[in-house]
Amino acid sequence: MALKHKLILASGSPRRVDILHQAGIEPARLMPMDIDEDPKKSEHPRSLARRLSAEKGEAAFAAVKGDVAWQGSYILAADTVVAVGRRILPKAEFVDEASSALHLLSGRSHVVYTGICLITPDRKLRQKVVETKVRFKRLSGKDIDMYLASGQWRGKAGAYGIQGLAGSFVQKLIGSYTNVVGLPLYETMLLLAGEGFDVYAEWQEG
Ligand SMILES: Cc1cn([C@H]2C[C@H](O)[C@@H](COP(=O)(O)OP(=O)(O)OP(=O)(O)O)O2)c(=O)[nH]c1=O
Repeated sequence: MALKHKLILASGSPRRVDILHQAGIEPARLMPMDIDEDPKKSEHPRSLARRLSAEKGEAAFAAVKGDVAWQGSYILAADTVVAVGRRILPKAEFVDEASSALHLLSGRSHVVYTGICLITPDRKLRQKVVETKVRFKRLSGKDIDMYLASGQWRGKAGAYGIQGLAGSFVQKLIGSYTNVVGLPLYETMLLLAGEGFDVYAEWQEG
């Protein structure tokens, strides 16, 4: 039987773990990386997603590289950014931030960028940024108030989670749904498989 590859997920996001589980992948270790996520002056949202996913991956690599138990592992990291044009919406922590983000998203299209970074056992760094276009319906005052009261915006890029109540705000989506939730599944599997990770290790019945 082929040796099962170990995957370190450099993330604390339960959504990313769920998406990997969906494809039969169980990370051997979760390593949330606390990095500075502030955009640089006039940084494009796509560049920000790319840069931050690499920084998370590299920070996890630096933390495990001396540890023999984790040699030969793959490291995966991701970062999701929501933008209206070039304007990057914050990962909402406060209700007033969430309220302004929702007012901005109302009745408009925005783009969700997720950067993924894979570091291979032979220390190659591979990256991809995936874009999804999302259009929200016009949100009423009640939609916004009720959504703010739900608390589901907390800690999420753009102050919403498509996988929860805010799924009902989405009029149209072009591209990958899992990309919006935080990890584009098709592209992640492609990247892993392309670098020799056995993505089918858990697909057998029983
Ligand atoms: C737009 C959107 C974002 N999100 C989440 C995904 C990410 O967890 C979060 C964006 O912040 P990220 O900085 O990408 O991720 P994180 O801080 O939650 O986790 P980590 O850095 O440890 O990997 O927003 C949703 O869950 N649903 C959505 O519809």
